[in-house]
Amino acid sequence: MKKISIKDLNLYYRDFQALKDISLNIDAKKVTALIGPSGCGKSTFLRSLNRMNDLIDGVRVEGRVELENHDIYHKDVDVVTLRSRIGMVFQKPNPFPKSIYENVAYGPKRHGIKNRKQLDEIVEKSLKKAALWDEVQDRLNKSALGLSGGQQQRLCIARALAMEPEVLLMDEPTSALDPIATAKIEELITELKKEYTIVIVTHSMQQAARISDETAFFLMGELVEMDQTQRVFTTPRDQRTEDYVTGRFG
Ligand SMILES: Nc1ncnc2c1ncn2[C@@H]1O[C@H](COP(=O)(O)OP(=O)(O)OP(=O)(O)O)[C@@H](O)[C@H]1O
Repeated sequence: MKKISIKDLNLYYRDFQALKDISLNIDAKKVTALIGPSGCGKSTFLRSLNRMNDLIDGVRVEGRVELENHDIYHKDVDVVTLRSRIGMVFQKPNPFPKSIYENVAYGPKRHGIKNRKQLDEIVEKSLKKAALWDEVQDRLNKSALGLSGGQQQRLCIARALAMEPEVLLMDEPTSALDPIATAKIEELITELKKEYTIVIVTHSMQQAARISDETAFFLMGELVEMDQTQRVFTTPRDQRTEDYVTGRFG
Protein backbone atom coordinates (compact mmCIF):
# COMPACT_ATOMS: atom_id res chain seq x y z
CA MET A 1 0.00 0.00 0.00
CA LYS A 2 1.39 3.38 -0.88
CA LYS A 3 1.63 5.98 1.86
CA ILE A 4 3.28 8.90 0.10
CA SER A 5 3.15 9.57 -3.59
CA ILE A 6 5.49 12.07 -5.23
CA LYS A 7 4.67 13.32 -8.71
CA ASP A 8 6.88 15.45 -10.94
CA LEU A 9 8.53 17.18 -8.02
CA ASN A 10 10.88 20.04 -8.82
CA LEU A 11 12.58 22.07 -6.12
CA TYR A 12 14.61 25.23 -6.53
CA TYR A 13 16.87 27.11 -4.12
CA ARG A 14 16.40 30.47 -5.87
CA ASP A 15 17.96 29.84 -9.34
CA PHE A 16 19.45 26.46 -8.50
CA GLN A 17 17.34 23.40 -9.26
CA ALA A 18 18.08 20.82 -6.55
CA LEU A 19 15.37 18.27 -7.47
CA LYS A 20 14.42 17.44 -11.04
CA ASP A 21 11.13 15.87 -11.93
CA ILE A 22 11.06 13.29 -9.17
CA SER A 23 8.22 10.77 -9.21
CA LEU A 24 8.09 7.85 -6.82
CA ASN A 25 5.89 6.08 -4.29
CA ILE A 26 6.73 5.30 -0.68
CA ASP A 27 5.11 2.17 0.68
CA ALA A 28 3.40 2.06 4.06
CA LYS A 29 5.20 0.18 6.85
CA LYS A 30 8.34 -0.29 4.84
CA VAL A 31 11.79 1.22 5.13
CA THR A 32 12.76 3.26 2.08
CA ALA A 33 16.43 4.24 1.82
CA LEU A 34 17.65 7.28 -0.13
CA ILE A 35 21.21 6.88 -1.35
CA GLY A 36 23.53 8.83 -3.63
CA PRO A 37 26.68 10.94 -3.56
CA SER A 38 26.98 14.08 -1.48
CA GLY A 39 24.93 16.97 -2.84
CA CYS A 40 22.62 14.83 -5.00
CA GLY A 41 19.51 16.09 -3.19
CA LYS A 42 18.71 13.33 -0.69
CA SER A 43 18.18 15.64 2.28
CA THR A 44 16.32 18.16 0.16
CA PHE A 45 14.00 15.43 -1.03
CA LEU A 46 13.49 14.11 2.51
CA ARG A 47 12.65 17.59 3.80
CA SER A 48 10.15 18.09 0.99
CA LEU A 49 8.07 15.23 2.42
CA ASN A 50 7.04 17.20 5.52
CA ARG A 51 7.62 20.69 4.19
CA MET A 52 10.74 21.36 6.24
CA ASN A 53 12.06 23.22 3.19
CA ASP A 54 9.36 25.84 3.79
CA LEU A 55 11.64 27.16 6.52
CA ILE A 56 14.42 27.93 4.03
CA ASP A 57 14.41 31.29 2.28
CA GLY A 58 14.09 31.26 -1.49
CA VAL A 59 12.76 27.72 -1.88
CA ARG A 60 10.23 27.04 -4.62
CA VAL A 61 8.45 23.72 -5.05
CA GLU A 62 6.55 22.45 -8.10
CA GLY A 63 4.67 19.18 -8.48
CA ARG A 64 2.82 17.15 -5.92
CA VAL A 65 3.53 15.30 -2.72
CA GLU A 66 0.50 13.35 -1.54
CA LEU A 67 0.07 11.79 1.87
CA GLU A 68 -2.68 9.22 1.46
CA ASN A 69 -3.86 10.99 -1.67
CA HIS A 70 -3.98 14.47 -0.12
CA ASP A 71 -1.63 17.12 -1.47
CA ILE A 72 0.57 18.27 1.43
CA TYR A 73 1.37 21.54 -0.38
CA HIS A 74 -2.29 22.53 -0.65
CA LYS A 75 -2.90 25.97 0.82
CA ASP A 76 -5.33 24.64 3.43
CA VAL A 77 -2.81 22.21 4.94
CA ASP A 78 -1.80 23.01 8.51
CA VAL A 79 1.96 22.49 8.53
CA VAL A 80 2.15 21.84 12.28
CA THR A 81 -0.35 18.99 11.98
CA LEU A 82 1.45 17.71 8.90
CA ARG A 83 4.75 17.57 10.79
CA SER A 84 3.14 15.71 13.66
CA ARG A 85 1.94 13.08 11.17
CA ILE A 86 5.33 13.01 9.46
CA GLY A 87 8.00 13.27 12.15
CA MET A 88 11.70 13.83 11.63
CA VAL A 89 14.98 12.73 13.18
CA PHE A 90 18.19 14.52 12.25
CA GLN A 91 21.81 13.62 11.70
CA LYS A 92 23.08 15.01 14.98
CA PRO A 93 21.03 14.09 18.04
CA ASN A 94 19.43 17.37 19.10
CA PRO A 95 17.63 16.93 22.43
CA PHE A 96 16.42 20.07 24.15
CA PRO A 97 18.50 21.13 27.19
CA LYS A 98 15.75 19.83 29.43
CA SER A 99 15.03 16.64 31.33
CA ILE A 100 14.51 13.33 29.55
CA TYR A 101 10.85 13.46 30.57
CA GLU A 102 10.36 17.00 29.27
CA ASN A 103 11.95 16.17 25.93
CA VAL A 104 9.34 13.52 25.24
CA ALA A 105 6.41 15.38 26.83
CA TYR A 106 7.20 18.64 25.01
CA GLY A 107 5.27 17.97 21.79
CA PRO A 108 2.15 16.49 23.41
CA LYS A 109 2.11 19.42 25.90
CA ARG A 110 2.27 21.91 23.06
CA HIS A 111 -0.63 20.07 21.50
CA GLY A 112 -2.66 20.79 24.62
CA ILE A 113 -2.27 17.64 26.73
CA LYS A 114 -1.96 18.80 30.34
CA ASN A 115 -3.05 15.81 32.37
CA ARG A 116 0.00 14.50 34.24
CA LYS A 117 -1.07 10.87 34.18
CA GLN A 118 -1.71 11.01 30.45
CA LEU A 119 1.68 12.63 29.87
CA ASP A 120 3.37 9.99 32.07
CA GLU A 121 1.81 7.31 29.91
CA ILE A 122 2.89 8.94 26.66
CA VAL A 123 6.45 9.35 27.94
CA GLU A 124 6.69 5.74 29.07
CA LYS A 125 5.14 4.34 25.90
CA SER A 126 7.34 6.46 23.62
CA LEU A 127 10.54 5.61 25.48
CA LYS A 128 9.63 1.93 25.37
CA LYS A 129 8.99 2.09 21.64
CA ALA A 130 12.36 3.80 21.18
CA ALA A 131 14.05 1.01 23.19
CA LEU A 132 15.30 3.50 25.77
CA TRP A 133 12.96 3.02 28.73
CA ASP A 134 15.04 0.41 30.55
CA GLU A 135 18.09 2.65 30.44
CA VAL A 136 16.42 5.86 31.62
CA GLN A 137 13.37 5.00 33.72
CA ASP A 138 15.26 5.82 36.95
CA ARG A 139 16.53 9.18 35.71
CA LEU A 140 13.62 10.73 33.84
CA ASN A 141 14.15 14.07 35.55
CA LYS A 142 17.84 14.26 34.73
CA SER A 143 19.09 16.31 31.83
CA ALA A 144 18.89 14.70 28.40
CA LEU A 145 22.32 16.16 27.68
CA GLY A 146 23.83 13.65 30.12
CA LEU A 147 22.91 10.74 27.86
CA SER A 148 25.33 9.13 25.40
CA GLY A 149 25.06 10.04 21.72
CA GLY A 150 23.21 6.85 20.88
CA GLN A 151 20.82 7.32 23.80
CA GLN A 152 20.24 10.93 22.75
CA GLN A 153 19.35 9.78 19.25
CA ARG A 154 16.88 7.22 20.62
CA LEU A 155 15.46 10.00 22.79
CA CYS A 156 14.93 12.09 19.66
CA ILE A 157 13.14 9.11 18.13
CA ALA A 158 10.99 8.84 21.29
CA ARG A 159 10.26 12.56 21.02
CA ALA A 160 9.03 12.07 17.46
CA LEU A 161 6.99 8.98 18.43
CA ALA A 162 5.26 10.88 21.24
CA MET A 163 3.36 12.79 18.54
CA GLU A 164 1.97 9.50 17.21
CA PRO A 165 3.26 10.04 13.70
CA GLU A 166 2.50 7.79 10.75
CA VAL A 167 5.76 8.44 8.96
CA LEU A 168 9.29 8.92 10.30
CA LEU A 169 11.87 10.74 8.21
CA MET A 170 15.46 10.07 9.25
CA ASP A 171 18.36 12.08 7.86
CA GLU A 172 21.52 10.02 8.38
CA PRO A 173 20.46 9.18 11.93
CA THR A 174 23.55 7.11 12.74
CA SER A 175 26.32 9.08 11.06
CA ALA A 176 27.41 10.62 14.37
CA LEU A 177 27.28 7.32 16.28
CA ASP A 178 29.69 4.47 17.00
CA PRO A 179 29.07 0.97 15.58
CA ILE A 180 27.30 -0.35 18.70
CA ALA A 181 24.94 2.62 18.95
CA THR A 182 24.40 2.35 15.20
CA ALA A 183 23.45 -1.32 15.48
CA LYS A 184 20.91 -0.45 18.19
CA ILE A 185 19.28 2.19 16.02
CA GLU A 186 19.19 -0.17 13.04
CA GLU A 187 17.55 -2.83 15.17
CA LEU A 188 15.07 -0.24 16.39
CA ILE A 189 14.23 0.87 12.83
CA THR A 190 13.50 -2.73 11.88
CA GLU A 191 11.16 -2.98 14.87
CA LEU A 192 9.47 0.38 14.18
CA LYS A 193 8.58 -0.44 10.59
CA LYS A 194 5.90 -2.83 11.88
CA GLU A 195 3.98 0.28 12.84
CA TYR A 196 5.45 3.20 10.92
CA THR A 197 6.49 4.14 7.41
CA ILE A 198 10.18 5.04 7.46
CA VAL A 199 12.26 7.01 4.98
CA ILE A 200 15.97 7.17 5.73
CA VAL A 201 18.86 9.02 4.11
CA THR A 202 22.08 7.11 4.48
CA HIS A 203 25.64 7.36 3.23
CA SER A 204 26.24 3.76 4.15
CA MET A 205 25.40 1.29 1.43
CA GLN A 206 25.73 -1.51 3.97
CA GLN A 207 23.16 0.19 6.15
CA ALA A 208 20.74 0.60 3.25
CA ALA A 209 21.22 -3.06 2.36
CA ARG A 210 20.73 -4.18 5.98
CA ILE A 211 17.62 -2.30 6.93
CA SER A 212 15.69 -1.09 3.90
CA ASP A 213 13.04 -2.75 1.77
CA GLU A 214 13.21 -0.24 -1.06
CA THR A 215 16.12 1.89 -2.21
CA ALA A 216 16.07 5.04 -4.31
CA PHE A 217 19.32 6.17 -5.94
CA PHE A 218 19.70 9.90 -6.59
CA LEU A 219 22.27 11.65 -8.74
CA MET A 220 22.55 15.41 -9.29
CA GLY A 221 18.95 16.07 -8.33
CA GLU A 222 17.52 13.21 -10.39
CA LEU A 223 16.09 9.90 -9.34
CA VAL A 224 18.11 7.36 -11.30
CA GLU A 225 16.25 4.31 -10.11
CA MET A 226 14.16 2.91 -7.34
CA ASP A 227 13.40 -0.71 -6.64
CA GLN A 228 13.50 -3.42 -4.02
CA THR A 229 16.75 -2.97 -2.13
CA GLN A 230 18.13 -6.37 -3.01
CA ARG A 231 17.46 -5.68 -6.68
CA VAL A 232 19.19 -2.29 -6.59
CA PHE A 233 22.28 -3.82 -5.03
CA THR A 234 22.48 -7.01 -7.09
CA THR A 235 20.94 -6.29 -10.49
CA PRO A 236 20.55 -2.53 -10.94
CA ARG A 237 19.03 -1.46 -14.24
CA ASP A 238 21.12 1.66 -14.71
CA GLN A 239 24.87 1.66 -15.21
CA ARG A 240 25.23 4.70 -12.93
CA THR A 241 23.53 2.83 -10.10
CA GLU A 242 25.82 -0.12 -10.62
CA ASP A 243 28.89 2.13 -10.55
CA TYR A 244 27.71 3.71 -7.32
CA VAL A 245 26.73 0.59 -5.41
CA THR A 246 29.92 -1.19 -6.41
CA GLY A 247 32.01 1.76 -5.30
CA ARG A 248 33.34 2.56 -8.77
CA PHE A 249 31.68 5.96 -8.74
CA GLY A 250 33.55 9.26 -9.15
N1 LIG B 1 19.63 26.01 1.85
C1 LIG B 1 20.19 25.82 0.66
N2 LIG B 1 20.40 26.87 -0.17
C2 LIG B 1 20.97 26.68 -1.40
N3 LIG B 1 21.35 25.50 -1.87
C3 LIG B 1 21.18 24.42 -1.08
C4 LIG B 1 20.59 24.53 0.20
N4 LIG B 1 20.54 23.28 0.76
C5 LIG B 1 21.08 22.46 -0.17
N5 LIG B 1 21.45 23.13 -1.27
C6 LIG B 1 22.06 22.56 -2.49
O1 LIG B 1 21.19 21.59 -3.04
C7 LIG B 1 21.89 20.44 -3.48
C8 LIG B 1 21.37 19.22 -2.76
O2 LIG B 1 21.72 19.29 -1.38
P1 LIG B 1 21.27 18.20 -0.31
O3 LIG B 1 21.76 18.64 1.01
O4 LIG B 1 19.84 17.91 -0.48
O5 LIG B 1 22.11 16.94 -0.83
P2 LIG B 1 22.43 15.58 -0.09
O6 LIG B 1 22.38 14.54 -1.14
O7 LIG B 1 21.57 15.39 1.08
O8 LIG B 1 23.94 15.81 0.36
P3 LIG B 1 24.73 15.23 1.63
O9 LIG B 1 24.78 13.76 1.41
O10 LIG B 1 26.08 15.87 1.50
O11 LIG B 1 23.99 15.64 2.85
C9 LIG B 1 23.36 20.73 -3.22
O12 LIG B 1 23.94 21.21 -4.41
C10 LIG B 1 23.33 21.80 -2.16
O13 LIG B 1 24.46 22.63 -2.25
